[in-house]
Amino acid sequence: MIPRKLPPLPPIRDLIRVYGLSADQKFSQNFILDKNVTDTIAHHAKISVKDDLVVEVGPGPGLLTRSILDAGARRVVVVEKDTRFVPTLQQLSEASDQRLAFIMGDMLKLDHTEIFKTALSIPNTFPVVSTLEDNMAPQDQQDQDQESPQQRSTIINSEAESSTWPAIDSNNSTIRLLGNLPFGIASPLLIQWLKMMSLQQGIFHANNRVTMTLMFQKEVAERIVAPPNHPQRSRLSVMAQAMCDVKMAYKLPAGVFVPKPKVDAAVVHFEKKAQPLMPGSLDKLEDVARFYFNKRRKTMGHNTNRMAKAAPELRPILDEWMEEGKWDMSMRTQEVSTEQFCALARRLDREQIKIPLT
Ligand SMILES: C[S@@+](CC[C@H](N)C(=O)[O-])C[C@H]1O[C@@H](n2cnc3c(N)ncnc32)[C@H](O)[C@@H]1O
Repeated sequence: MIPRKLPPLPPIRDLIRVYGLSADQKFSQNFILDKNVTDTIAHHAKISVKDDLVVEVGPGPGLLTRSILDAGARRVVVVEKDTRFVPTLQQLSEASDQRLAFIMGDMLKLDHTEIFKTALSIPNTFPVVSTLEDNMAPQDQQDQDQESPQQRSTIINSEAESSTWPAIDSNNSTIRLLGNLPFGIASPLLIQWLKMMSLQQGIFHANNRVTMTLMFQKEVAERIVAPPNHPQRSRLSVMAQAMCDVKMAYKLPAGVFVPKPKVDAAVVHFEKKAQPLMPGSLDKLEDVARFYFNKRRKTMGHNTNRMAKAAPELRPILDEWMEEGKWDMSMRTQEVSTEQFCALARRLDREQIKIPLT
């Protein structure tokens, strides 16, 4: 059984007409209409036939969705807010050999059980798919190394029996989360997901191995991946790196989007840490990082004294912290490691005392 070829994407001028992708900005979104670009994003997301579930947020006209399907994903759930995309998503779903189901809704408010329910509606009938890498002799593998991510997509193993695809396990699955979202909601959604990770909620439940491959405005992406001592080091770097291993995967100039935005973009790849540095709740780390990064050029000694002045009930703990030499108090905020911030946040979390805002 060979899956039907996905229907071709309508010509760009039709998309512009159908979806109002015009200079008048009826759509305030920026879409990617170049399949090489979306294939490269899917490649960075490490989509594999072995994944239990791929979730794409904000598929829009669905080009990245096509790349996800072309990369061999067998169970894809997409979440889209704008009902104008229902016809394209319907068309893609029908052509996907029942690998794709979609939810119309707002990801910021969506209950993740909806995602699992929808994933379960994807039947276990798709044949075993093997990646070229799985099937190749070493010589072929060498040749294949020269190929593009697109050429490296999947082939169908015609001799394969019906798949032994397991029912999705909300507690022990490999889940890939992808999204090219409006820049305005990409960061709030990331923070929501990092907090859900620390609480092991929704798709981030317990033993799930979750990766996220997400588009941001380039400057935000640089903040997320900034290591200690980097000029872009920020609260977002500390929160993201407490929960995930992060990597700048792919920088995209504004010109690849339609309509062209004023800023460049970049894709960040996140891998949820097996042992997160802030299990339980990320709230205290967020407050601590916010307070210290408010005066990022000041030393840790200066900022720690400032915190003790603003919240005198914290003074004994902070004095003890400084005396025990847990930090070099002459370091500036942006030099402090994620582990060091998490250690203080975990200590302050025990006391249930509110961290001042500034
Ligand atoms: C920047 S467009 C990108 C579309 C497509 N992924 C691409 O790369 O061309 C963002 C998409 O996210 C959708 N979207 C925006 N906010 C959303 C939300 N809160 N939940 C789900 N989808 C959302 C928009 O309707 C739009 O289709």
